[in-house]
Amino acid sequence: MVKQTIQIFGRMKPTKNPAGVYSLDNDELMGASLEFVLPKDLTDGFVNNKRESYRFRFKKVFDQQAKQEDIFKNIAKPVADSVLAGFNGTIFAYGQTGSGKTFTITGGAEHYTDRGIIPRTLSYLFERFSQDSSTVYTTHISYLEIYNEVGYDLLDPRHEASRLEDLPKVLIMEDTDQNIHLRNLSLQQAANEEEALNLLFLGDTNRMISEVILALSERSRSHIPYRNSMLTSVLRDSLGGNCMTTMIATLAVDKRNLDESISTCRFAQRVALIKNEAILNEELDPVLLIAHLKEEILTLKKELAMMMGEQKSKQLSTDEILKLEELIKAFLNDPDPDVTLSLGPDMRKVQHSFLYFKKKLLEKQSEENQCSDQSSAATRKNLAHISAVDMNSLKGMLRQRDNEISILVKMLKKEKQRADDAVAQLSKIAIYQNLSSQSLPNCSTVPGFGEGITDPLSLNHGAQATSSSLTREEYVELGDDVSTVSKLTGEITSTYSLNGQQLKSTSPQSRYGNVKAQQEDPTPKENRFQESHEGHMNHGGHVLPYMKKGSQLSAGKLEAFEIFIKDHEEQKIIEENKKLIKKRSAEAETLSEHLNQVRNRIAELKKQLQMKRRQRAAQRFEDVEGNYTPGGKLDPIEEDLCEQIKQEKIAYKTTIGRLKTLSTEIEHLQLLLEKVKVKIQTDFQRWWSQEASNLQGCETGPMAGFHTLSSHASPSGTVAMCQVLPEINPDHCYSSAQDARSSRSTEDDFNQSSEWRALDSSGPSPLVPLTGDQRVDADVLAFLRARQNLLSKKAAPQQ
Ligand SMILES: Nc1ncnc2c1ncn2[C@@H]1O[C@H](COP(=O)(O)OP(=O)(O)OP(=O)(O)O)[C@@H](O)[C@H]1O
Repeated sequence: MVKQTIQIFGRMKPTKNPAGVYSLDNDELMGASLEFVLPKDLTDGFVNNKRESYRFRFKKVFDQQAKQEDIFKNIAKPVADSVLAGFNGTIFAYGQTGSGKTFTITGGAEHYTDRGIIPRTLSYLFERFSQDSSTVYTTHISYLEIYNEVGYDLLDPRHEASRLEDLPKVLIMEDTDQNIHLRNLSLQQAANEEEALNLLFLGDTNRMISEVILALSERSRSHIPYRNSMLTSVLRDSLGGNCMTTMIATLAVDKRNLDESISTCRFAQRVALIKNEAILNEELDPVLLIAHLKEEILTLKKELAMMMGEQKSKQLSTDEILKLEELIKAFLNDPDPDVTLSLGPDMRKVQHSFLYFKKKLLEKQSEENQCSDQSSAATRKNLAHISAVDMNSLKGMLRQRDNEISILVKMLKKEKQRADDAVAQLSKIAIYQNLSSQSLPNCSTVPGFGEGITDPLSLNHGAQATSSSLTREEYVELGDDVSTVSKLTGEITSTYSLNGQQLKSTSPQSRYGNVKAQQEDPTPKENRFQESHEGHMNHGGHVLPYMKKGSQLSAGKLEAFEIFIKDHEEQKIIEENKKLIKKRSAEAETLSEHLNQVRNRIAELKKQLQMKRRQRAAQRFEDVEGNYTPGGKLDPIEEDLCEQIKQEKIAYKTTIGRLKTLSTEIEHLQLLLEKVKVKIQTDFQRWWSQEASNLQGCETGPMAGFHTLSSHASPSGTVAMCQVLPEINPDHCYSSAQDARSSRSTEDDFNQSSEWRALDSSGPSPLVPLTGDQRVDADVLAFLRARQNLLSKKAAPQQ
């Protein structure tokens, strides 16, 4: 059991506004001290220069310039390590709205380096899993949202398509041991980092959608209290039980937020007093446990009987004796000096073992005596025999050996000649192959990425073809699993090996709905994004990748959306990240090329080394004849080749490492792009609803006249007309039933986007028909108003 108080860290959010006065002192041993200084209130109108200071203690406080990597290393990594050691771990952030909780825990939506604690911890955990082959790890992920005391599962696949309140609610259940269980909260298995990140992304997206909803209903929200009882129940272990818990107080230090920051620090000081008792999580199979306990009871009973002097009267059976002697033999033959003989609490066995040892000892002594007698007799006999051997026959034998040696030397010479011939033959073949590959261009031997490659895997094949002289063992020796290498090269290279015409559309749903399908989709990832992102600029339903699955948008709404995204501030982030992905992909391309070259160089160096070794071996045969130089030292050329191979291997490993990092970075950037896309979409929906509700709420304003006119023009409520001025100002709309009927009079015509397009082209007074359907008309009016707002916004900077 580990007793530990909740660890408290502080993090300052960077500010461009004038910051309040604060000072920070981080001490490795003593912890950190953070002090805020506030001017005292003005009393009775007189200026008072006195100040009040507030001092707080933390384990460590990160100032404004702290990087996400520092936060991970100092705060999250120790918790992840204790989780790997078998303890429960929790990290939570606390602070006022906008102080950086999401940024710290999940990360920023703009840059790869802004990844927060969750993606970094997932990456770290999966890396550690891969390094430990002795243990089987399984990872399950849940994502719970608590709103108004009700829990919702953010990984529920229906989330995106349903309203929050229609989703199954997560219920808190408590068992007899007072353990908390969450019913209806799904546990999703993640086999690797990519799957885990996709789940995180799905949860984030669902949270974003249900949030940009909550903001509408709760406009004055500024502080979310922690007294929320469902949250405290869920975090019960973390806030006072079996867990290693860490809290990050996020602090906004601009002057106007100092009061809130001081409150946050006060909360942190209270939390720092809570002591947890973390217990190592170990679970034993109950059946095994029972068997183990029964065995223990039996042994204890026997030991007790032995201690009490209760002797067993029955003699050991022959079978028991045989088994016991086998045990003793194994004990005696075991070379481990520390091995013990376990006989159990049975005095008969102990006595028999001692008798056995005595017998063996006596046997050994008599054997030794016999041996010493025999060996002295044999020595005497040999000497007599040697002196009697005929010297001539010994000389004959010596001559025979000499002949044998010279025959062998001749044979070796022949072998050497053959080896030389084979080397010469190989060189000829290599030269011939070189010549033929130059005259017959073959894309599979080109290690780079190029226009000639049309098969998405051709580069991969190419890499294998050019490096065919490296065996699988050699790959392993290089420190990389072959499949990892080919997966990496295949993944990155395929981005560039297809041309645009082969693009496939990938809906966001399929991206996170089916990871396997995504992995098998040969469509280049970057292109997948480009298509889904750039497609929205065109008419004819291409905006759809931006919109929710199943959304039916009117042509007008589509057009409004098109204008909306052009001006959206996140558009810049999209462009920047796209550029970055391109840059990283280009870097990956260069690195893959480099990797292929290194592989080829290693193969070539190995060939040279082998050749050199063969030559040296042959050289030795000659030396046997007369000038043999002892010692198996490497010659300088071999040494040089070995050194070169070593250096190339280092380069190979470094390149592979960088490629892996790039692959993760590109994947992450693509997720960021998807996130921004969802944000734009939800922003638009909110803005659109806002505009619609503004218009509906304007019954007494200028729009009221508009409605009155419409209903007057169409008593039946089915067709109404309104003429729109070229500036498209709905406030200036008027309607004429006569005009309307003479130009267009059916709802079908209304739905044709060409008419909407006419609005845009500022043609002279195009007609906008209303449908009589209240909801649709509200959309129409919202569109007109929204469009007008957008156009006036656009026009403003030019004025
Ligand atoms: N350390 C930081 N570095 C750079 N930007 C930051 C940092 N912390 C926060 N931000 C930015 O400040 C803004 C608000 O941060 P964030 O959304 O994380 O606040 P929050 O505490 O989660 O707010 P809320 O309680 O309203 O959800 C975001 O745009 C975020 O990117």
